[in-house]
Amino acid sequence: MMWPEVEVLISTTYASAGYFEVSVVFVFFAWLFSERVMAMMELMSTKLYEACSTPSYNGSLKQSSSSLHHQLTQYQLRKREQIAQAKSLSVHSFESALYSLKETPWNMILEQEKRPLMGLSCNDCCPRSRKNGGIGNEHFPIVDLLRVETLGKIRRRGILGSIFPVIRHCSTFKKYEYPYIYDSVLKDESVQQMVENTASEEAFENGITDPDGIEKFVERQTKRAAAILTHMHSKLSDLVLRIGSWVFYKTLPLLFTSMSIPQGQIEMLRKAASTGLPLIFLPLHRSHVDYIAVTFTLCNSGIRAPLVAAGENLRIPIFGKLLTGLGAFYIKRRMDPVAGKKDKLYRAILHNYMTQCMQAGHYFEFFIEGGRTRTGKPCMPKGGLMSVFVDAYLSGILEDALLVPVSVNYDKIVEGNFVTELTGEPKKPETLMSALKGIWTAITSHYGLVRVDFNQPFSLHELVRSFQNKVMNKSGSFHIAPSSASLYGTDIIHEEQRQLVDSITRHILYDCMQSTAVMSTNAVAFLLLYYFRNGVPLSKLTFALDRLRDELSFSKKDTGFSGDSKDIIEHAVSLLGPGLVEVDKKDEDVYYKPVSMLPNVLELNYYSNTLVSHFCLKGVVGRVLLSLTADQRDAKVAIEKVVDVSILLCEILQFEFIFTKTCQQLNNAVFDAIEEMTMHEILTEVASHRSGRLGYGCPRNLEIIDDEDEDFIPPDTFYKVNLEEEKLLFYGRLLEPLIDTYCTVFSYLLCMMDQVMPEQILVKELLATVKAGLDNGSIRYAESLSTDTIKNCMKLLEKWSVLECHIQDGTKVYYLNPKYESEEMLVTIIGKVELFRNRL
Ligand SMILES: CCCCCCCCCCCCCCCC(=O)SCCNC(=O)CCNC(=O)[C@H](O)C(C)(C)COP(=O)(O)OP(=O)(O)OC[C@H]1O[C@@H](n2cnc3c(N)ncnc32)[C@H](O)[C@@H]1OP(=O)(O)O
Repeated sequence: MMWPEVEVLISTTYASAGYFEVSVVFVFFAWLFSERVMAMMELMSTKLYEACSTPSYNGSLKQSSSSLHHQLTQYQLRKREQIAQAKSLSVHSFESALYSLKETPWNMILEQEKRPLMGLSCNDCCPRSRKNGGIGNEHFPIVDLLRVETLGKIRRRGILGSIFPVIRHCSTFKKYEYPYIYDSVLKDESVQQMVENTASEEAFENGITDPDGIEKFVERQTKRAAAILTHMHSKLSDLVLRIGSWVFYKTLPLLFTSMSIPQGQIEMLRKAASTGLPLIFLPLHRSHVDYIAVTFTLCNSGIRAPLVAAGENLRIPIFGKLLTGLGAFYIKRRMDPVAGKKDKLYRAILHNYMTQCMQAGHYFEFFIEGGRTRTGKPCMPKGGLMSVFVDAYLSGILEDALLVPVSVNYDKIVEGNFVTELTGEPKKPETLMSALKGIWTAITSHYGLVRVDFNQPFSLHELVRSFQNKVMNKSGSFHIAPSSASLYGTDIIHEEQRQLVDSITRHILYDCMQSTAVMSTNAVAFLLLYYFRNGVPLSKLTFALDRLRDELSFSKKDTGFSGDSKDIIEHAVSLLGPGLVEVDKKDEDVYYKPVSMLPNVLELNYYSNTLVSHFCLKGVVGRVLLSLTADQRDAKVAIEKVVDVSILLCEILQFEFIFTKTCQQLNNAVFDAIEEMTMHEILTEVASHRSGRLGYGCPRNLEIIDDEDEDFIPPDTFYKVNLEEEKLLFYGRLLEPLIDTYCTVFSYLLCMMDQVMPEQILVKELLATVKAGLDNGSIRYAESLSTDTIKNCMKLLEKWSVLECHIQDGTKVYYLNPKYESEEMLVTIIGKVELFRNRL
């Protein structure tokens, strides 16, 4: 039973990798085995001893084997107890260090508390998907993917099945064929056509026009096409997936206490898979564990594993090959290496490869943010890969597909932190050594809980139709010429199609963000940074966490933890560590204080940003209320003005947050936030006046058109702002670090007059200016120092056409738009953001 599996394992691994690679993999497996083997040997000797010394021994192998698994577990428990003892005696052997990782005094996942089903499809855009893809119940238990038993499918057939339940489990995965796509892409007419076109262009550039001369270029481009596809294509294999799953069953528990998912989501996925439509998984990208969690969940749930778009930087020795077997297909992170020159052949091959894989029935997964978030806030989506699916749908190649927003959240990310990149250091490229070092650090550290959330799958067809109808209702027409030509091969993409793809990706990103479960570290970091920056006793923090949990549950945001808030805080603080949270014992109470200096605070801010994104719209309204009442005594505001100024601030922060789903109007969302503030008594209605506008114009949906009375001016509704309300100060504080950075970048424009600055130098200068602001106290929060925020602000200035840029000698250079080359113009622009800067 066992040996055929091992033989197949050896032969396939040898077939797909070199000897050195195989040796490394098997040494690794041997190490994983060692715990089981030791346990078995000890048990066998104990059994033998018992057998010899017990008169009732009847030699029944069946009986002894049935209790073998139970005793193995007992053995491991005993061993853990010994290790815990060793730990308390401060014995720091490697073994104890390794096992202590798995220890956790607070086993949250065992609570099996039922949770509401989150992440249902959008009621406005995809009501049919929401109805048809539903599964009836509204509450489901959480299951731990790392415990085979909880998946309820484990069959312990036979002795070896009992001893090796995980192997048994992995061998019973549902079997899928994963078609291998390669030759058909190179033979495809559109690719061949592109080879010829590129060859002709190249020949033309070299001044060659005779057919014989061109033939040489065709040959070269044909070779290049084959090389591109060889590097790109995936070798997804059912067997490698099973082996991979087994390896991850063994390794993930070394890193994480649990990897939980609401059971209802698995059922929704199974239902979606049974429709026969391709599933496209679109996760938020926080960590390298994301794609492992997605494929691992799918394999364990009997669902086809997807092809995953991986950046070419991951094609490193050994791991690169293993990843292709697990589903990776490699793409360039930048389509066009030479700025301004489209690599049409590459684009055509990528487009064609993906389309053929779709037609062959493959599922897909890709990270629309294009890379891992460095700040903890989702990054703005990229449209390239999504456009391939939209194109396939619009041109009739793909009848429909089901889009699945996914989010994986962690108590602690295995990458540690991204502070070096945030403070201006370039990203280090992945290498074999860095990967091995990373794995070693990971398996010898502890990262708490992981929570996986798959949203309800929804139909691409329904979403596209819904967006098209909305555009048609607005403008009276919607025209997208279905293109049979490759999107990546054509020069011009319809603006409508671009907008359609943007709307889809932004909606998905918003959905992912909404369904991201809040982890203990997110909640604690958030409370410490925004409520208790100067420190707080445990009792008070516990109370604040209770209130935050109530608020989250009221706004239908799930948490990745349950249980007593005091335990949750202790768990989170121990994971964040003394580098991020100082713990002090005073007067029989424990005090926690966030480490608010650089660079530590950037890491703490990373964890808190999950909640900053959740509260961003209230943060905007809070900030606006404080700004509008800054010089007032009576603290009275016209609600229409609050809405308009809030929309202005949302526009300024458009590269920081996605404030609403694409199908929702921003002013309606702002109104909702205002309404909630009235519930919290931050705002109290005082009067309605007929008055002139306050200079900001009336938001569209507030306009009351009265045909009878042309001079009708809708009344302004005035509210009193309760400036003493603690919650208002808290909301007002949320965006302060970002606004400070924006003010600094805006003010720096004055130094850019008559200057042309390479991007790198400009970012460096801006970082230094923020740092100087921190040193002289004009900037209060150290988390204002962030290359991400600086770059987002530059994007905004570029979008507003204040800054212009072009490529010069392969480098992006920035300069002021001549229209803004005057102090007067710049001061107006700076004033737009300074408006929000008043201190609390
Ligand atoms: C069993 C147990 C476990 C197993 C364990 C499994 C593990 C097995 C897998 C491992 C897997 C690792 C996975 C790692 C994770 C990453 O490596 S994440 C990084 C890689 N992935 C991505 O980046 C995906 C998202 N990115 C994109 O879609 C980007 O658009 C691309 C395709 C990378 C291109 O980016 P870019 O060069 O910056 O260009 P971009 O401006 O986006 O546009 C390029 C073209 O796309 C098109 N386009 C862009 N936007 C639009 C739009 N809105 N509308 C229409 N067309 C558009 C246009 O043609 C555009 O060209 P132009 O007309 O503008 O010249």
